[in-house]
Amino acid sequence: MDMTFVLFGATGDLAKRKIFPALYNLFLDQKMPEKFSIIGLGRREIAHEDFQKQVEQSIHTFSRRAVTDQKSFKDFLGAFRYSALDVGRPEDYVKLLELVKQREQELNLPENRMFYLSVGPEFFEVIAANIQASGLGATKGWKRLIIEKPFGRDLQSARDLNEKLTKSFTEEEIYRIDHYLGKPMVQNLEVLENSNPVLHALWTNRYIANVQITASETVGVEERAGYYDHSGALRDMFQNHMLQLMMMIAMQLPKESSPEDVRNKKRMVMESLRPLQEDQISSQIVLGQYVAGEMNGQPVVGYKDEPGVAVDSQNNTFIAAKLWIDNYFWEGVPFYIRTGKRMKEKSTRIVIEFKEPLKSAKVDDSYVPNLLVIEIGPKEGITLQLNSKDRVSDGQFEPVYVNCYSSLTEQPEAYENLIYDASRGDATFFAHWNEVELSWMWVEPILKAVEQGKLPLQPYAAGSYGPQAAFDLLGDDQWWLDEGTIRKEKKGEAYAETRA
Ligand SMILES: NC(=O)C1=CN([C@@H]2O[C@H](COP(=O)(O)OP(=O)(O)OC[C@H]3O[C@@H](n4cnc5c(N)ncnc54)[C@H](OP(=O)(O)O)[C@@H]3O)[C@@H](O)[C@H]2O)C=CC1
Ligand SMILES: O=C1O[C@H](COP(=O)(O)O)[C@@H](O)[C@H](O)[C@H]1O
Repeated sequence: MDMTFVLFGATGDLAKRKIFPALYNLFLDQKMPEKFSIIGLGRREIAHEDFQKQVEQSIHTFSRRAVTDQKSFKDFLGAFRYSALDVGRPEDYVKLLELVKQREQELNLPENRMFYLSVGPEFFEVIAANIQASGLGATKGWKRLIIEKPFGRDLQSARDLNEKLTKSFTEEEIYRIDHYLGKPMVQNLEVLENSNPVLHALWTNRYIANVQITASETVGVEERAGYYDHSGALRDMFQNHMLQLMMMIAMQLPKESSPEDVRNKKRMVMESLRPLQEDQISSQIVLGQYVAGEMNGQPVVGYKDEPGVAVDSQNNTFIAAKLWIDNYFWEGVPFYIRTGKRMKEKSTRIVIEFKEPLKSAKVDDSYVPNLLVIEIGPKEGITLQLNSKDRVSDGQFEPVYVNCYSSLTEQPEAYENLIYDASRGDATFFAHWNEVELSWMWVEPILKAVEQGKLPLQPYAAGSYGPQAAFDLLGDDQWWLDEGTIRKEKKGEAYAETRA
C-alpha cells in the first residue's frame, strides 16, 4: 500500500548497513508500494542530494545485490528526502510534518505513515510522544511504529516504556523488531513442522529427547562496549532473540494459522515456561565471560581488555540455560539454550534430538541418536542425522546425513522480510507486548541473582565453545555438533564435512 516511510536515525549504522539495502532489495523485488516517499532524519543539516548520495553509497557497499539498472536505481534514490531533527525539539517535528505533507501531495500519496525508530532506546518515548503532539500521527490513513531493540532493560523499565508508547500508538500499530524473527529459516519453521507429516508425527515429547538452541558468535564486543558492557549476553541476545527462537520452535500451530494464532501460541509457550526458583537457579543458568584465547591461530584479548570495557567488568558475554515447558506437548523435554561472543564458530542453529525407543538396536558406542539440525545462519540448511551400517567396520553404526542448503544470495535478508511485513500490516514476525513482558518476567530472577552475586561468571577462552559449566549443565545429555566436545568426535567431523 502506498506510504511514507519516516526513518529516525537515518545517518546511523543500522540504516546504512541494513535498512537502506533492505529497502532497495524490496524495490528490486517489486515489494515496495507502487508509490512511496522516504524521509530520513538526523541532527545534522544535510541537503537532499547529499543524503541520496549517502544512501547510494550504502547500497553499493552493503546490498546483497549489485546495482545493474541505473535508471531504476535513480528512480529509487529520487524517493529519498532528508530533514534535520533533534528528537527533543517539537519545532523539528512541525517542519517534518510539512515535508511529509508536501511529498504526499506531490506523489498523490494516501496518508499512510510508517515511523521507523532506528535510534537509541532512550529516544523511543520522546519520539512517539512528539509524533502524536505534532499532528504527524493524525493521519487519514494508517500509522505504524517500528521500533528497534532493546525494549527495556528489565521488567519494570519495559512496562514503563510500553505504557508510554501506547499513549501514542495502539498495540496493533507497534511493530517491535526482533531481527531473528525476520530470518528466512525462522519464518520457515512453521511450514517445516506443519507441512511435513514425517516431522509433524514426531513433534511431541513422546519422540523428542531434547531441544538445543545455539547462537554462537566469533565477534567480541566490537565498538559497542558502551552499550554491551551494561547489557551482556543476557539482555542483548537471551531475553529477546533466544527466547523468541524457543517460542517459535515450541509453539503448536494449527495449519494455515493467522498472525493472532501465532502470537497466542507463543504467549502460551511463555506462560507454560517453568519459572526459575531462586534456590535452583545455579543448576539451570550458567553465565560466562571470555578471557584471552586464540581465534584462527591469532591471539585474542579477553573481554576485560577490550577497548571501552571496565577492567573489572562483571558483565556476562555468555549464557547457557536449561528450561522446561510445562505443557502437554513438552512435559519432560529439556530445552537447552546458549549464546556467547568470541566463541569458536559463528552458528545459529536449532538441534532436535530424538529419543531412542529401540534401545535393543544399540549394539555399541557407534550408535548416534537421530538429530534434526535446523541451521538458521550464517548458512541456512536442514540436516537429518540417521544411522546406517558401516560395512568396512564390520557392522558398526555409521551416521549418515540427509541435508539441503539454500543459496544465501537468493534469500531475502531479515530486514527485508520485516519491513515488507510491516508495510503490509502483518505483525506475525514481530514481538507482541505479551511476549516481551513474559520474557522479562522469566529473566527477572536471573537479573536478581546476578545482582546478589549468586551467579558467578565462568571464564572461557576466546575461541572455545564456552565454559565447562555449560557442558556440565546438560548432565547425561550433550551439546551436539561442537567439535572436540562430543562423545563421538567423529560425528562432528562428519557433520562438518557435509556442511563444507
Ligand atoms: N547497528 C546495529 O547493527 C544494530 C542496531 N540496533 C538498534 O538500532 C538502533 C540504532 O542503532 P545504530 O544505527 O547502530 O546507532 P548509531 O549510533 O549508529 O546511530 C544513531 C542514530 O541516531 C541519531 N540520533 C542520535 N541522537 C539523536 C537526537 N538527539 N536526535 C535525533 N537523532 C539522533 C543519529 O543521528 P545524528 O548523529 O546524525 O544526529 C544516528 O542517525 C539502536 O536502538 C540499536 O540498539 C539493533 C540491532 C543491530
Ligand atoms: O541483536 C544482535 O544480534 C547480533 C547477532 O545477530 P546475527 O544476525 O549476526 O546472528 C549480535 O552480534 C548483537 O550483539 C546483538 O545486538
